Amino acid sequence: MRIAVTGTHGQVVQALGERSASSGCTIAAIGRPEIDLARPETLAGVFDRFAPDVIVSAAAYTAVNHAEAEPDLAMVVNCAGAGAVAAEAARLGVPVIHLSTDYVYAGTGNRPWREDDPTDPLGVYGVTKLAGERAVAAITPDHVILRTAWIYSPFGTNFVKTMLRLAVDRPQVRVVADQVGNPTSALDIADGIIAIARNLVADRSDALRGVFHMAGRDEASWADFAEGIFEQSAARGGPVASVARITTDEFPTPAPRPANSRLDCGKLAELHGVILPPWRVSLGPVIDRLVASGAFA
Ligand SMILES: NC(=O)C1=CN([C@@H]2O[C@H](COP(=O)(O)OP(=O)(O)OC[C@H]3O[C@@H](n4cnc5c(N)ncnc54)[C@H](OP(=O)(O)O)[C@@H]3O)[C@@H](O)[C@H]2O)C=CC1
Ligand SMILES: Cc1cn([C@H]2C[C@H](O)[C@@H](COP(=O)(O)OP(=O)(O)O[C@H]3O[C@@H](C)C(=O)[C@@H](O)[C@H]3O)O2)c(=O)[nH]c1=O
Ligand SMILES: [Mg+2]
Repeated sequence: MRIAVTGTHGQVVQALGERSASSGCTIAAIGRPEIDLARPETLAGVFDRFAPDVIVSAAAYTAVNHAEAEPDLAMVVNCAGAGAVAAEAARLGVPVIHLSTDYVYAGTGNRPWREDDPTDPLGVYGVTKLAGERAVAAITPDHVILRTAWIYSPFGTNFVKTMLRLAVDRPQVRVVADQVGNPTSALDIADGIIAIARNLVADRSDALRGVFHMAGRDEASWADFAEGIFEQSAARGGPVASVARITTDEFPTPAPRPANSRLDCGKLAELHGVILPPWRVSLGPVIDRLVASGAFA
C-alpha cells in the first residue's frame, strides 16, 4: 500500500515514516518547500507522480497560542490547505485521512465526547481545525476525519519534551490539574492510520467513512501526565521535577483550552477494529528514546 502524507518534520508524519517499514507500506512525505498549505494552489498535482492508494492530511498550523495572534494564516492553512489536500485525493479517486483535534469541543460536561456531540471550539486553532473538517467533508465523501489529542512522540515539539526540558533547570514545574484528556503517542496514531488506510482501500462502504475519535486509552490531567512523565524518566535516569498541581486560572495562556477533552473512541473500535494502547504503556518507549538521545533540550 502506498501512502502519501503532508508535512516533513511533524510528529505524525515522522511516526508514519518509522512505522511504514514494518507494516509493508511505502510512504511519501510531501512538505515544505514543495507544498505550502498557506498557498493551497501549491498542492495541485503534487501527489500524481507517487500515485498513492491513500492520502494522509497531517500537516497543519498547530501552534495553539500563536494562532490567536494570526487567525488568518491559521485559517488558510487549516481550512483552505486541508481542502486543497482533499481535492487532490478526490481528483485521484483515493481516500483521504484527515487529522483533527479534541480542541473542536468546548470542554464542558464530564463524560468523554462522542463524534456526534456538538462542536464549539474555544480558540482560533480549534475554529480553524473545525472549518478544515467541514472543507474536507464538503469536497469528498471518501474521507476519514480522525480527531485525536495531546500527541507526544520522540519527534517535533510536544508536552513530554517540554516537561523533560523544564526539569533540567527546575526542581518543580507548575502544571494545570483541571484540564483532562487522553495523551496519545504519535507512533500509535501511525499504526492506527495504517490499519484504517487498509480498511478504506479494501472496503468502499460508507460506514467506514466520516468522523472518528482516535486517542490513547485512559485519561489524565496535564498534571497527571507530567507526573507520569517524571515517574518514567526517573526510572531511566532522566530529568525529574516535582509537579505543583495548579488550576487553569493560575496558568494564563493566550488561547483557552477545554477542561474536558476526553474522547470516546468506541466508534473507531467498533467499525475499524482499532484501539490504541493506554498512554502509560506507550509513554515508556518514547521516554526511553528521549532520555537516551537527550533530544528534548
Ligand atoms: N500535536 C497535537 O497534540 C495534536 C495534533 N493534532 C492534529 O494532528 C495533525 C498532526 O499534528 P503533529 O504531527 O503534532 O504536527 P506538528 O505540530 O508536529 O507539525 C506540524 C506539521 O505541519 C506542517 N506545516 C505547518 N504549516 C505548514 C504549511 N504552511 N505548509 C505545509 N506544511 C505545514 C509542518 O511542516 P514542516 O514539516 O515543514 O515542519 C509539520 O510537518 C495536525 O493536523 C494537528 O492539527 C490533533 C490533536 C493533537
Ligand atoms: C508548558 C506548560 C503547560 N501547561 C498547561 C498549558 C495547557 O493548558 C496545557 C498544555 O499545554 P501545551 O501548550 O503543551 O499544549 P497544547 O499546545 O495546548 O496542546 C494541544 O495541541 C494541539 C495542537 C492539539 O490539537 C491538542 O490536542 C493539544 O495537544 O498545559 C502548564 O500548566 N504548565 C506548563 O509548564
Ligand atoms: Mg503547543
